[in-house]
Amino acid sequence: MPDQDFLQLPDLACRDLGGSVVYANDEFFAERENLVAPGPPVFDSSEFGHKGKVYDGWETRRRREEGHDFAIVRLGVPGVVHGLVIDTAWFKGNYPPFASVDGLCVEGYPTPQELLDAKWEPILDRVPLEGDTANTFAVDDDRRWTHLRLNIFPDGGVARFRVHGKAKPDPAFLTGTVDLAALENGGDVVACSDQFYGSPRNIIGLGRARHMGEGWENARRRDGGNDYVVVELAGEGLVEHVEIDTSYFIGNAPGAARLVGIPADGDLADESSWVELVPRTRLLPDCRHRFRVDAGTPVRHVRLDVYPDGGIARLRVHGRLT
Ligand SMILES: NC(=O)NC(NC(N)=O)C(=O)[O-]
Repeated sequence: MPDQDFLQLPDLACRDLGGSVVYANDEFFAERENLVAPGPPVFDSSEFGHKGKVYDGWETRRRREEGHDFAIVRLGVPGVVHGLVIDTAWFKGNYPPFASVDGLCVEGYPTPQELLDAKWEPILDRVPLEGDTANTFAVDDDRRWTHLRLNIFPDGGVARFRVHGKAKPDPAFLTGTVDLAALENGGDVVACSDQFYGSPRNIIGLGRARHMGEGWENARRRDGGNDYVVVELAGEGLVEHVEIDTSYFIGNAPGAARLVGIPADGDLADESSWVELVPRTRLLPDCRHRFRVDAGTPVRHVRLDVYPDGGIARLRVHGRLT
């Protein structure tokens, strides 16, 4: 994955996905939980508490002995890490000059003490950090992790720790009918005609969109063609029902949509291998459209075409893994 492209991938550590900072050796100035808070860090220059300046981040005290500080994050969903952001926003005279990151893959629900005793593996070797900066690091590694340890040298403050990657949940829990497209289940967007206003990954994100900005929105199309998005499913599966949600797209919903599936041995570019799941159907603005599907053929990818363009809030592809 080239340089900064990993920033498009979901943040597996984010609180929205269930990520948690389960331990920090010190959090004197600012609490560790802020590391995985959604949204950008905020700063109020006038806000002081009894112990010092209030920061929206994790901040340790000034070290007076050897050693370094660290925090342990449990990912919301286990996954493969493609890039890290160690964001020192607002930490200007008190950011850590260096950091490194280790990973761990464990079954079950280890306690902080069990995590402290575990055998961690390096993911990111010690690197220099800039203050008041979203420090980005691409990671080329295909191992699956459940926990990450952020080490800072020797001490200081980090506003956010973002862990961008691909979700790899335990397939033992993907039983019965599940959303095969959902990012949290391991689905991912692999192609899209246009993402001018909003990322197509939004449509397979968590929960409902809360406004138009949380959906996929392309630009107005002027060339007679149509927009589309291709989703790699969590695995090969039989699709049972589909939701195409245009919530909050009121003046800019697509006029119609079509959903096809592509079998594991099919060709994303060869229409003759596609399986019709939802034929071209008129869509309404601001509406959750649900469709029963009885295709009979397992598929590995789905392709959603919208005509001619327009926004989609969510795409849910409910089915059973084969
Ligand atoms: N002005 C500060 O931020 N000072 C200290 N930090 C806090 N949070 O007060 C420090 O020593 O890093």
